[in-house]
Amino acid sequence: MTTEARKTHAIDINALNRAGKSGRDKFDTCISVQDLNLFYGSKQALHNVNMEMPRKKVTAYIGPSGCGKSTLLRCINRMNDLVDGVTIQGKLLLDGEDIYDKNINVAALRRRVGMVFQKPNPFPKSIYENVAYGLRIQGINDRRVLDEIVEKSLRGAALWDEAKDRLNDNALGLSGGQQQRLVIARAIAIEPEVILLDEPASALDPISTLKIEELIDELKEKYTIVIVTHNMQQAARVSDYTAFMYMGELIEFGETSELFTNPAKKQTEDYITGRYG
Ligand SMILES: Nc1ncnc2c1ncn2[C@@H]1O[C@H](COP(=O)(O)OP(=O)(O)OP(=O)(O)O)[C@@H](O)[C@H]1O
Repeated sequence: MTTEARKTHAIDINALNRAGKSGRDKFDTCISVQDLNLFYGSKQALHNVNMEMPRKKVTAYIGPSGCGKSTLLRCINRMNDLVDGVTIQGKLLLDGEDIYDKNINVAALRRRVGMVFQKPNPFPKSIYENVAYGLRIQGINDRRVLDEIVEKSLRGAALWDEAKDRLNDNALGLSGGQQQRLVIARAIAIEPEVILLDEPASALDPISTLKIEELIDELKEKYTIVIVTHNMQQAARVSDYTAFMYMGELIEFGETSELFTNPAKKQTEDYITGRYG
């Protein structure tokens, strides 16, 4: 690197860090993980995780395969409850309320915390009925109300223009990228607070991936977003905060700009520079 290039590089990093530091002052916690341990049977998959995730920002989980990213994500809407033999210790607060408290209504929690999986999973129903599904479950059947929310949700998921003339067609006829945006429309139709995205673009082509990334950027205006991704460039592009995990432990959490340019831990640096993982 020339002296001039080194100077420019240094300035960029300093600017990023300054931007990062001022951002942290405004941190409004939505999700707080406190001393969280998770066991699948006798095998411990999460070790004493502590982390605060900000409201209406994107937090990305990165780390090598099997480090516990999806497990931690699934704790946020208690999806792990569905796995036999799971034991969870510690607390996970959503807006200050412990979602593992015995008085929590899990169905209501999952309405507040929507989830989108790696493989698009639309129901074998029409595009319209996929989006209306959660509303019908809540007993909303008024056609005008449904029409309005279906349109708003499809617009919110950047799918309206492609879907508006085929609302009654089977959703399985959509492309993979369109199906993934449909599933996001289905999630936002019930107005959650948080959207969990588990590798939402890993099964998609580059153009569909770009659309999902642009959509994530728009969604964070309204929702708190947590995304698991294998793709570090994607984490750097879409997230405001990044958590690096390794072997079930949270190694480092910080503003994405800072974590990628100036990691505090050697393990993080080794991972983001491709030395392992
Ligand atoms: N249902 C399950 N039963 C038993 N062990 C599980 C289960 N799900 C995950 N594990 C184990 O827990 C650990 C963490 O898995 P997890 O899927 O959370 O990792 P990950 O970081 O999301 O991995 P990947 O990037 O490969 O999806 C792994 O050792 C995995 O084998």
